[in-house]
Amino acid sequence: MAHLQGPRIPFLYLCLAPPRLGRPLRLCSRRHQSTEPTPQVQPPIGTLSHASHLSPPPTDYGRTIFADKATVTLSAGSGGHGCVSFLREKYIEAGPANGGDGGSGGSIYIQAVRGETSLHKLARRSHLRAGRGKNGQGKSKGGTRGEDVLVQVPAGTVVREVSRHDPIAEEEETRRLEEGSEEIANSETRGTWRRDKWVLYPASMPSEYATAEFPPLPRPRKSNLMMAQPEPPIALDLSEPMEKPMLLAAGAMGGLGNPHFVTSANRRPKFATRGEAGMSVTVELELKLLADMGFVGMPNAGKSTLLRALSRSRARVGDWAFTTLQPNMGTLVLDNSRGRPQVQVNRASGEPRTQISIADIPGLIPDAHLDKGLGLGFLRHVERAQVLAFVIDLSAGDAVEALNTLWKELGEFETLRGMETNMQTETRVVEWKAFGNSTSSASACDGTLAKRDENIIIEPSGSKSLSALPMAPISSKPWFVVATKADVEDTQANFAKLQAYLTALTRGTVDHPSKKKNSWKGRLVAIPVSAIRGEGVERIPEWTVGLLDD
Ligand SMILES: Nc1nc2c(ncn2[C@@H]2O[C@H](COP(=O)(O)OP(=O)(O)OP(=O)(O)O)[C@@H](O)[C@H]2O)c(=O)[nH]1
Ligand SMILES: [Mg+2]
Repeated sequence: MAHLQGPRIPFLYLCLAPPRLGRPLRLCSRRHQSTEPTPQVQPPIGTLSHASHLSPPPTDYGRTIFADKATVTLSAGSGGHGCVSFLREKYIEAGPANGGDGGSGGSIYIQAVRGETSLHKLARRSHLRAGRGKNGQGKSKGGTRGEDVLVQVPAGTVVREVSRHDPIAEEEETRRLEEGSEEIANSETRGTWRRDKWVLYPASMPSEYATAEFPPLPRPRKSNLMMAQPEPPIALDLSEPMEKPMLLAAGAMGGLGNPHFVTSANRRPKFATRGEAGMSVTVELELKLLADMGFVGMPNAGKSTLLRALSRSRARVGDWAFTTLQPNMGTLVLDNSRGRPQVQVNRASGEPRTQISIADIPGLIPDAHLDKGLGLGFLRHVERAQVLAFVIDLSAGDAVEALNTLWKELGEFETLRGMETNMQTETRVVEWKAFGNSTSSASACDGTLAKRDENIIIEPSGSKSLSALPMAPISSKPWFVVATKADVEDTQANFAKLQAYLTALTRGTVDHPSKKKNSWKGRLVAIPVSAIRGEGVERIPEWTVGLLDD
């Protein structure tokens, strides 16, 4: 915001602007207020010192990669195998077993942090794997643990489970189903060896295993960490930054070394168990909160220029429609810890607010709710901003009409969203009737099978699409208008009309443009700015913060 500190030019519409914005918060006095009369001459746009930042050539921009949704499979690490080893020392011909246990696999943690604004880092990785535990070694050396994975997401992310594969839960379920049948249980666990469960001594001959007696296969081991896992199916709303990471999937336990199988009959067991396989869970991450403030406006209204004026964003600016094709995120720093903050406010949690995140959303055109222009995708982003700033170009025709067109689209989109949510609730479950009365032996561990012998509710886990997230209706969000391009000549009458309209709306003498009953009822203002000159924009932070903390 360096450009705001130079000699300030009194703003154009002083006669029209209300004396105070009735602001609900204290604005800190500026440190270096000059007592010198400020020069009244406005330099032409091209010669302003910050012109390069606010009026850049279309080729000068930084590309922001943005994603508000990601589906990732998170795989906890498998355990390392137990070791088959015996003590070897001088004069000890056949030493006792001393194979170490395998190390447990790495776990997957999640943490919501402030500062991240997008899920693009996760969106381009479909699979995240924690490290596998190392195998045990001789001399009773246990294997080391696998490496953990920490997934950092922006505060305001919703995590929902799509499907899961938990080998331990599946095995326990199989055992439970087979408990009644002694015969099967015996044949499974005693007298034979399951190649996938045991590690064998490399120096022994295959013929030895044909005759060897194996102990019952130990039950799958669960790590203590598993107790801290969220109950399936995972559904988390990480709306606040978290101090500590939260466990999503615990790593599996390592296998047992051969000393665990020493008995009076078999003093030198030549087998150990393999590590458990790690679980994997597929989750969908979605940003519920995109930004504190979102810019809503027609194409070419000057939204990206306004974002540049308020933050250090390098959003692309061009004199044509749809310059912006993906939301640009910017951060307006209220307190850079180098002096008095620009606006002194505390969040509801008591923590001081040091910044506001801003989303410059691509332009909306009439019938955007029917997916015209860049349509529905961007209306979705509007839903995710806490406060809406309608950016209206004063030089592009009637401002009141433009505001009404934008609100009409938002209103129609809200109606459509309501209908969509109802339809999704109806079609979420498919009923399937089992043939005859035959007892199915299929396992019920993947959550797809609800009841046996009756109507079975099937949710195909692979193709399950999650319902849309419930969002606050757009019309209930606090909003205000930023009337931009006020430097253009003969725009004062347009601004005066807009302001009169907003006053009438606040008083309730005209209908709300969204035509919704539950629309936000607060004081409506229009802030005239010239984003390209960086003038008038300093009133936006205080007003936004007032609305955010209301
Ligand atoms: N005179 C004047 N021109 C402006 C102002 N703000 C933006 N412009 C110009 O308006 C044009 C469009 O600006 P953008 O910031 O790209 O507009 P946008 O709303 O982001 O456009 P889309 O991304 O296409 O939706 C550019 O040529 C800007 O230089 C302003 O305050 N005054
Ligand atoms: Mg733009």
